[in-house]
Amino acid sequence: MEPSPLLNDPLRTKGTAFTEAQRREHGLLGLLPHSVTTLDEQVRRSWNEVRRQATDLDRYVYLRSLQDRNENLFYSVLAADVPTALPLVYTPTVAEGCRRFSELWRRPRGLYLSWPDREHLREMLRNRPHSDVDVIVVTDGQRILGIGDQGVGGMGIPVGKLSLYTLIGGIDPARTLPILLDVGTDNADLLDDEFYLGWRHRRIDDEAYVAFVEDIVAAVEDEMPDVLLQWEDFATPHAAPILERYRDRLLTFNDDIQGTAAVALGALQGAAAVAGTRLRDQQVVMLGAGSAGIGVMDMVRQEMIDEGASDDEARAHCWVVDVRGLLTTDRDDLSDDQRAFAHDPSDVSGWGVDGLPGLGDLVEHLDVGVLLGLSTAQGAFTEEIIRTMAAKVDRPIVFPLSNPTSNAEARPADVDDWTDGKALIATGSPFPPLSRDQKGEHADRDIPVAQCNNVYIFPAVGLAVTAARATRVTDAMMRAAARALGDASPALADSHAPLLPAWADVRDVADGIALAVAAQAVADGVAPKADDDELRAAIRRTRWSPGY
Ligand SMILES: NC(=O)C1=CN([C@@H]2O[C@H](COP(=O)(O)OP(=O)(O)OC[C@H]3O[C@@H](n4cnc5c(N)ncnc54)[C@H](O)[C@@H]3O)[C@@H](O)[C@H]2O)C=CC1
Ligand SMILES: CC(=O)C(=O)O
Ligand SMILES: [Mg+2]
Repeated sequence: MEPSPLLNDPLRTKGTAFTEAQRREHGLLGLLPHSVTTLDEQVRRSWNEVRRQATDLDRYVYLRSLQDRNENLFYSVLAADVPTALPLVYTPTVAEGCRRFSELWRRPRGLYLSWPDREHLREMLRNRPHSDVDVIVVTDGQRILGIGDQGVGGMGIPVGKLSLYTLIGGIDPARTLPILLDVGTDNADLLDDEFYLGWRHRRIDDEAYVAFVEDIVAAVEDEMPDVLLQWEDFATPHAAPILERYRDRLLTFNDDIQGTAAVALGALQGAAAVAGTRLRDQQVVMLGAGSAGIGVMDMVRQEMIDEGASDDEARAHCWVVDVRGLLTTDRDDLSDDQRAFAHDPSDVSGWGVDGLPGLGDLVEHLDVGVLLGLSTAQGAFTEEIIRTMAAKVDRPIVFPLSNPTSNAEARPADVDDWTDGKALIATGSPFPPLSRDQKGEHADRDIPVAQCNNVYIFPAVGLAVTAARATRVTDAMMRAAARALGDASPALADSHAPLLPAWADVRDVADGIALAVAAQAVADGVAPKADDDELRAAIRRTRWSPGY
């Protein structure tokens, strides 16, 4: 006899929670231990197991296995303690999960579209586990968080992101599809690894790559014309060009460029309110000129213009530094996106710096109010840099946003210390709260550090476009997401509170963001007409919650 399909279907099983009547009805008698448990008991038993594991990587493996076994239980476990679960299924632990993907392989999930099988693309797409899909997250594994090329191991990211689409954005897990484009890897360690499960070959050249991506997009358009296609962790040379090629053709966005920009702007809104300044009056410095950094600066510049600055004034207040130094117009190694932020060398010629100014020169010669990091450069926000900044502005805004934790440009506790608690801080990965002396002058309690991560944005965008039946993701929709998140900043009401909402509230916040994004989609003419009440009702209907 076949094993019971119901018992082993992760989307329908209840495991030990099948009642006696259900066990009899579905032929499960004898297949389960005698006791019938509740979902709540299963959740407590699972958390007990999670805690019992020796390391966070073991906890990640346990939770991923639980997801493959019983999705209702998996999401109930995550929902029971979001702040503890998030770092286990997402940054930082997912980085280790990607690094050791082949070694840890258990069960298939999603689609692996490999270059050697390119003749069978349509067939592979039709083999997807569930035919009706609302959201795809796709990566080619070339720039996973800040840890570089992970080849097929990059699959950990679409899987992780989609579990947050479900947990936070309420997207039905049966309607999500992680995809890994396997176009080889340039990671020598992986190519030498006897257990490597991907296509053991160097990455294909750009011409072949562009054609392969085009074939995949065309096949997705035919097979799943209404799906939201999210591009994730593509290397900078591919990320923006892919977005530009497809953003007006299908329902799509790039999370690292647009999602990161929206969360950063949302957090900056809270920070600016506490600091009592407008963004347009600040000198904003970004360390990192990759797709994430440039995406954030694009939105920062637009915000300055919306605050009344001219385009020239906004550009004059934005400074971007990469591994070589300041972006300047006389450099010949910049893309058009980067060139938009390049300063004329005459802007800095009076500084007496030999070569390109670095971050230290900028904080010395400018009153930098906002310092953002999307550089992967651990510790690049040094004590000297932060102290120099803090000596010039009342409330320095410092966001070390690189992931995972080991790539952060600074540790919040250090920044807090170096600025005597004046800095307004947000990080990309989770950090412990800042401890406060009960008698301290700044606050009378520990302060959580806001995690400025695109996870505040993408689940809400997915919920919005699914509920509103949107056909495009416009820039205005991403701005609406940023504003709605900024409006939910606890710091607006309490200057000692974190800049972004608590994880316990994140699903309610996602509903609010989704409403703003859906309304903007209607206003932009990329979703059918509906008023706010209708959109609210659609969001409620769309939201999936775990349970039996
Ligand atoms: N918090 C969040 O939600 C997000 C964080 N990120 C993080 O942003 C980081 C960068 O992502 P991408 O832009 O795609 O990467 P990328 O590798 O394309 O860009 C990195 C940039 O930083 C510069 N850089 C590298 N080392 C440097 C150094 N020592 N000093 C100054 N500049 C340096 C490089 O020249 C390059 O311009 C990653 O760590 C990623 O995890 C990305 C998306 C979202
Ligand atoms: C958070 C994210 O998308 C990244 O670090 O790439
Ligand atoms: Mg990413």
